[in-house]
Amino acid sequence: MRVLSVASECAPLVKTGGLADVAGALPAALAGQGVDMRTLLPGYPAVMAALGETPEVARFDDLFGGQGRVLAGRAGGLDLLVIDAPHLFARAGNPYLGPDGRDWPDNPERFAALSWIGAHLGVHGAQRWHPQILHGHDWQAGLMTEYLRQMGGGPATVLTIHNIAFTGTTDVGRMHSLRLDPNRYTVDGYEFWGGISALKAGLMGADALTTVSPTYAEELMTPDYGMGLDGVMRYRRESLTGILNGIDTDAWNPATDPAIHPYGDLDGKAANKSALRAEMGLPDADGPLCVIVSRMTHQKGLDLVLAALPALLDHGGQLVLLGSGDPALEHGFRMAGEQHPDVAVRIGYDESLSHRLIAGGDAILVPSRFEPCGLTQMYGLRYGTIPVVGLTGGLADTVINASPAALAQGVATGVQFSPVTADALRNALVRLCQLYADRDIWPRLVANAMAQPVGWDQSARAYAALYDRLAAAR
Ligand SMILES: Nc1ncnc2c1ncn2[C@@H]1O[C@H](COP(=O)(O)OP(=O)(O)O[C@H]2O[C@H](CO)[C@@H](O)[C@H](O)[C@H]2O)[C@@H](O)[C@H]1O
Repeated sequence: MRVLSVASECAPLVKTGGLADVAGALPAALAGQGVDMRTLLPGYPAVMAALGETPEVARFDDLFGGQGRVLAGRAGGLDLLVIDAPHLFARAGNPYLGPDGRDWPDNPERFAALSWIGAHLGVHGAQRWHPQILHGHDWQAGLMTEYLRQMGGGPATVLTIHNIAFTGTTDVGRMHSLRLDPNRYTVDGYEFWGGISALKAGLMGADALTTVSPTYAEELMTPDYGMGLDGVMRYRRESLTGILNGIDTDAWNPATDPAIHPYGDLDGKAANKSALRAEMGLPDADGPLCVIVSRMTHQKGLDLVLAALPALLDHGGQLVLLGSGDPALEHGFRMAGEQHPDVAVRIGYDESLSHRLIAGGDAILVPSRFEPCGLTQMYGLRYGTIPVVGLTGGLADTVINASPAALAQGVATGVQFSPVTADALRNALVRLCQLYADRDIWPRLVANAMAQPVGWDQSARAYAALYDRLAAAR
């Protein structure tokens, strides 16, 4: 089965969040299922540098305002098709944001080009490689189905929603520059509340839709989570499946992780915990050492942590945060770090440090207001770092709450709270401290967490089955 994955970011080459992890993990995860997956990526500077000299497989005189070509090669362990189009992608830093921290004004065209080339490769192939499935990710690949339609049709299409909050919406006046068919500016096309939405186009046009957890698939059909697209999701419910993300269990393996003191059980965490405390300048404490690794946005509920922090500290707990994003949240956490000796804050993005946090922490806090899947709670499980999570999306699907029943059955792996409010988080943190203090329960929680499967096996089978079904229906 040949599949072209079309993504705006892909680990290890370019990453701003979980989308990159998943786009980067799918090819290897699916190889075991007989899927030959190649990934189409924009040629950002980091991608071009990693790719080096490779053959050109297609050339375009006018790719949304300049010349462009597609290169084929391998980098970062991935089979890539890369769009070399300097007028669109030769920009340093974050793939989506300019130096002022705002979206590049031509983002609609930049990712229209990604989608257009995805469609083109679907129709014409590359170097005699013809994909049977085009698998796009998020709004950046949303217009692919519109372009395929203009090209007279092509392979079957899948669109995965990693986060419906990003709708790729722009002004209707861009119809021409985006090369969209005006006749498709309709409710069953790309029209969205009087504008253009690339995501809406893909949600209406793709043969199959997936999202990254079963619970989020249900949530997407409700006004609270659908971000104005819940009606579309209800309309397409027959075509929508929730397939849980896995994590890269090689990169996130506490027994072999080069960034930490490797370990295989609770006792082995101790060296990592004291190293983390030393690195962060934290004193010893009686309560749990909590960690957070997160983009700092409203989604992630970190304002709730600031509100609930006193309850954690009162019970002898500590907090280390690594993250960046919203300046007000960054400021709030910096202040907390300055005020409390038991709080340490590192603003920034640091892969290696994220491993040290997750290995050294007793618990990882993921108080998201919504969370399509979430990866860090799964890193936590694998590292015996107990997740404290809001009861939503993939957090509901991956963590087993330490309820009396689950404890009695010996299956609990973490703490869930609902609703996702500061009060409920406060209660959850107090519960965490009580569990942590129980010498009988805590080791069992950690052992359960570490034993829970968080890899790709099951989900890879689900994707492969979906591809087979779609290809067979052609
Ligand atoms: N400061 C920092 N330093 C180092 N690493 C950092 C970091 N901040 C974040 N990360 C890393 O970035 C990734 C974040 O992934 P998540 O799935 O938790 O959320 P995200 O909202 O980005 O992804 C979206 O897409 C994914 C993939 O489908 C869904 O799981 C998720 O729910 C959805 O919101 C993790 O690998 C995390 O370790």
